[in-house]
Amino acid sequence: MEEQYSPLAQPILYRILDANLDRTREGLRIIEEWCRFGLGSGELAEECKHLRQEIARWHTMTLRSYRNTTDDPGTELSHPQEEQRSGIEQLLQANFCRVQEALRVLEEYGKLYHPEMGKTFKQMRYQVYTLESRLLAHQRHQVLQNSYLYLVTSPGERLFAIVEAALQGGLTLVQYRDKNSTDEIRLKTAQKLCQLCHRYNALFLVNDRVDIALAVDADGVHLGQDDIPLELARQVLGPQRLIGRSTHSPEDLKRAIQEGADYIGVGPVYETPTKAGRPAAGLEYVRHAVKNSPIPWFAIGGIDMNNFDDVMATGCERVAVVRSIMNAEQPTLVTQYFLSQLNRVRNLKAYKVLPN
Ligand SMILES: Cc1ncc(COP(=O)(O)OP(=O)(O)O)c(N)n1
Ligand SMILES: Cc1ncsc1CCOP(=O)(O)O
Ligand SMILES: [Mg+2]
Repeated sequence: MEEQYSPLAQPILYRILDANLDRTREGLRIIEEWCRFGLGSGELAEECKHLRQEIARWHTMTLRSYRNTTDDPGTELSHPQEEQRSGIEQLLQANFCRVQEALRVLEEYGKLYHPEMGKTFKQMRYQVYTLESRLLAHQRHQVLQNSYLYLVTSPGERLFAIVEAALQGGLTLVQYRDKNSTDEIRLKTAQKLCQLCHRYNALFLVNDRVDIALAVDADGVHLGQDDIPLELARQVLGPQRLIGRSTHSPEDLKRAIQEGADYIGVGPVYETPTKAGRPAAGLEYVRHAVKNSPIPWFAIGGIDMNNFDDVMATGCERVAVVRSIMNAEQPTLVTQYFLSQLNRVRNLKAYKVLPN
């Protein structure tokens, strides 16, 4: 970077700029490693690298020469939260926050240093906001792609304990479904469930209610054929959140895909008291989904350990259940059982023991 400094330049300013250039570069490097090794996304990793290189251009020898770590009281300061991270999500969030704050400092103090610096770092801050949304969306899609078991909850005193037990069994996808409570209770419950799922790095979606999904910062929403149009939900939720759609027929399936659903519910496979009055779509419709859905889909409705093999024999790879887990005496074990069976079927297909 050519050194065209303002007369206001001084050691304090240089030290502030140096410290915050360092902070952004370090934070971006941490994010980049996750994009590269965690998500396997060359595109996102490349974007972090590009930003780092752009920042490095401003990090001149002159600025670095003003560094004085020994006299910096800030090196001693640390927040207890910095010592501990509950998971990758929190780690990423903390580093995005750090990068965005540092970029804001560079934007403001940069104006005293070089006429271009304020503008450049303002733009960069917006680029980092976009990167954060894209990374989050990528991450959500990846967890969805790797989720083969979907727990749809039913209300009850043991709701949180059961969901936690299932998460401990390896569950990665949860939907909060509650058709009868007040909105006050729904909101509080959704908030707690969302936090719980995120603590286990699992996705949390809300049934029917886009407003509640947004209010609790859920990963998405599940919509039935009688719920609001998918296009409207997408407008409200944006491209980063997931939208699932229930389908009961080949026509529903085709439409849901065209409308941009991220995943599909296929059923009810069997009649079920959980969705009383809705006739079974049957295994024939599941077979149709096997051949025609390019996006992830979950067979749902009356699936339990007894009929599980029949459902899997269609070629289905993902199932959603309510009672099988919510009414189980040992939800962790049932979750582990389903997951291991789903895994087994996929492995048999991968090794061509079963047809794809
Ligand atoms: C994964 C999944 N599939 C289907 C449904 C059913 O949704 P809908 O038809 O809107 O019925 P309600 O659940 O709202 O009663 C679902 N919730 N999840
Ligand atoms: C919500 C829903 N949508 C189609 S079937 C169903 C309920 C499935 O519940 P269960 O797994 O208890 O049969
Ligand atoms: Mg619904």
